[in-house]
Amino acid sequence: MRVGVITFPGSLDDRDAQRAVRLAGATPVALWHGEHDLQGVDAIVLPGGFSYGDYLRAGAIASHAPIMAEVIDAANKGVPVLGICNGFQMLAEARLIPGAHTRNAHQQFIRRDQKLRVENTDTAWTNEYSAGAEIIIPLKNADGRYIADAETIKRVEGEGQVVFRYVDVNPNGSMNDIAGVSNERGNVVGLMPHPEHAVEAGFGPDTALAMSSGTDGLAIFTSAIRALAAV
Ligand SMILES: NC(=O)CC[C@H](N)C(=O)O
Repeated sequence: MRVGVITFPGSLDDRDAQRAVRLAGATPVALWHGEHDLQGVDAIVLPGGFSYGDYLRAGAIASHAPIMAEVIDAANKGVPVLGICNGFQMLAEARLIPGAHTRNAHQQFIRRDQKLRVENTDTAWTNEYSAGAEIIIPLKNADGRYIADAETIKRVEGEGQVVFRYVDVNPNGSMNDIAGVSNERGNVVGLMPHPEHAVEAGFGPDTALAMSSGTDGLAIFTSAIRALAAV
């Protein structure tokens, strides 16, 4: 199983995403934003960071990078695509998932170990969680506030496209505490917190806070492997 991780100018977390893929049992493939080549990968990760310095809007310029034409095509064919933080912003800008992101309501950059509830386990990236599972993974961003018009919020809620929801604390003013959403088909998922930073005991969230060993993010990556094995 080969999972591509795309590096954009300003990507920060591409190496961590590759590492998470490896720890989950798949082979990471480094892909480059400026090429039109997905190298035949089975799944794609758009990593976190500050692509193009977050100019215009976070993720806006990256959503027009050459390789995004192939990503959009693959997503529409059912290939699993995960967007983490800046990658989530790119997915929204590319219209692969509904909604948009704005500056955090408190106008500050925030970093915290964030509790989330897994609201939908019927996606390519969440099938290894148990329904309603609560997990803790790191959050770190400035433009994390998820917004959408009332009709879109109603639709994503009604169709089960809210995949992750913030628990206890809404860290950025996201509507309906939404932390992650999917497309209708469930192969494309974006989330604001960083599962790739919670895949190895001792290197993730503060384990005194976490209910697990700090590896709550690993199941995102093993879920994609399972989804692909089932095809
Ligand atoms: N950690 C990240 O990916 C940061 C995302 C984005 N650049 C923001 O600050 O909102």
